[in-house]
Amino acid sequence: MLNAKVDAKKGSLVTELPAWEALKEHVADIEKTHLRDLLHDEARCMALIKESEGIYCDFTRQRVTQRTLELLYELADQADLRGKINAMFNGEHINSTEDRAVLHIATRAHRNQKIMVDGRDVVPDVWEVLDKIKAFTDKVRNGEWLGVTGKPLKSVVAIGIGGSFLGPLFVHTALRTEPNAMRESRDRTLRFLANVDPIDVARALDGLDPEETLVVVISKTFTTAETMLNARTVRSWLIERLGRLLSVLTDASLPALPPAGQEAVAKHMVAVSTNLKLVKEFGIDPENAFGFWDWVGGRYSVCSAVGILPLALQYGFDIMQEFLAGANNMDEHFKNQSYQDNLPVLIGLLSIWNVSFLGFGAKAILPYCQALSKLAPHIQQVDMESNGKGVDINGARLPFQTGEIDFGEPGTNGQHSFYQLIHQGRVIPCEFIGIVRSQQSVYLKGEVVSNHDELMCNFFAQADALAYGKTPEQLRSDNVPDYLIPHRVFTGNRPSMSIMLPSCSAYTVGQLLAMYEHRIAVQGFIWNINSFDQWGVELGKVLASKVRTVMNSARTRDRKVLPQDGFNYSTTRMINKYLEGKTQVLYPEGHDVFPIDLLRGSSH
Ligand SMILES: O=P(O)(O)OC[C@H]1O[C@H](O)[C@H](O)[C@@H](O)[C@@H]1O
Repeated sequence: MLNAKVDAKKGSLVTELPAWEALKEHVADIEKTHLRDLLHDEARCMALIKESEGIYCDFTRQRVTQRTLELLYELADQADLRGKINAMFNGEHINSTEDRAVLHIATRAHRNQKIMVDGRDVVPDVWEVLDKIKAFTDKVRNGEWLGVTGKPLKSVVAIGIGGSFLGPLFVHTALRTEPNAMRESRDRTLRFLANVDPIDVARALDGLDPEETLVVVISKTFTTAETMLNARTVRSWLIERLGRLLSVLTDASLPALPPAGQEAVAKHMVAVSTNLKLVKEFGIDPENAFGFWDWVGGRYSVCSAVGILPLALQYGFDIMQEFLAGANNMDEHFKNQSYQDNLPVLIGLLSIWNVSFLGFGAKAILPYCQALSKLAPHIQQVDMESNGKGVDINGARLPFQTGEIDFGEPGTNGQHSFYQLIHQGRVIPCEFIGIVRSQQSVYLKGEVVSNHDELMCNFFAQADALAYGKTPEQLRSDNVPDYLIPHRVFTGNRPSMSIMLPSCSAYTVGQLLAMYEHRIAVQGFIWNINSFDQWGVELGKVLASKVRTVMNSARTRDRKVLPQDGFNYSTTRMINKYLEGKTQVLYPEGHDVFPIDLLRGSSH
């Protein structure tokens, strides 16, 4: 049963479990150690190197001993981690505040798996959508599906934000330099439009030929303000540029489009959503809509049509199937392996240790692979939206902080930026991710070390620099002058983990994604929070909507925002300052929303 062990003492917090107490006491033992010494304990090191599913994980530079791990396993047992993992895989409504199952694992299930939600096997539903994606993307890619003027659709603009953007962008960035994916995407373009900022609209559309452009509107709810406004703007661009100018439509509940517009939309716009009713109201033919389900959280939706549709348009369905197979492999690993060999469980428990016991509230995600440059922004959403909570699953306010502050950049770029702080300032556990065989290998004639070797030399070096540091004695023996010694000391003892993947392929990217998703779930299960809701994003949205109403009313009446409009002094003044300073730029008819073309003198 869900939360059995913690619920057995309903109202009790994870901090009251005996293992939590034991871990707290154990901190003093660890504080007496230095990684410099721990790294010379062979038995300890062997116990902390894990290789599974082709992924090599070295946890030796975590500030732990075998005893720490034993205590963390005890904590996992007492917090009923296994029971909670099973509840997730069994389709129980573990997202209790929204009364939903949490089953992103079903979106990458094999055809022959069976996954039940509320008495229904959902795998056939998943595959119905995947088959539809394959049929549609094949048609677009082989030119069977043409635009309204008879041209093949070679460019795709994916409109979506948050989970409907960051995961697909991460995978796209990971694949665009992968040789197989490159072969499959020759002559094709995939762009993303997330921000409601008109600059992002201009960038996304810049240089695209609407006759060859397919727009995919991605929104789980189909109500997200930014996405819906962007979708209307781009729809207007399509209709206008395809010679069927309609006035810019600003209302989601549209009147029926005139036939010419409908034709353009029918051929050039498709949607991904759980809300097929609103998709239809927007004017997109339900035939051209790809569904998913409320048991797929937005930030966990990259393996649903949210990611697979745009990415299969770009790279073909077969490559996306490899990606799904990689994620499925990690799901099975997570479900079946014992704690001792379970990568997401180990990584999640080590994070609990770092955050809740050693007090390190942030972590850096540092892939030594440019193709993984969008991993950190994606994980930022998955982790911080999932685990940044203030109460436990029963609603009790937590006496400790959950979640982690995630940030990161690919190495070596980060080394020339924020690593100073990591080496001599705050202690921030680092996650180094390296690749054995690079997607691209460049050997310069006469050079023994390739670009990729050079990159990986840094990957190996940084972890030891953090762990060992440099002592005053070492500096003295290097003849460093006394006055510089304090500045050049590295205290070391800074934890990191090193993860090596054999390659950066669709399959391993799927594994990596699922490994991070599950480690986040592990942390939430231990802290006993609901990692699958996101009430914290609501308040800002509601207030923005109030500002929108007041601003519209002030504009239409040509007046200032007044104190009686209900904002405080500061906000009232700021909005008025904005309204006063804003010059309303009017563009010639037919160019009212796309100034970038005017700047370029485009004749479209
Ligand atoms: O996919 P949508 O319904 O448009 O939602 C897009 C995003 O909106 C919200 O702000 C949520 O916090 C995110 O979790 C979600 O991914």
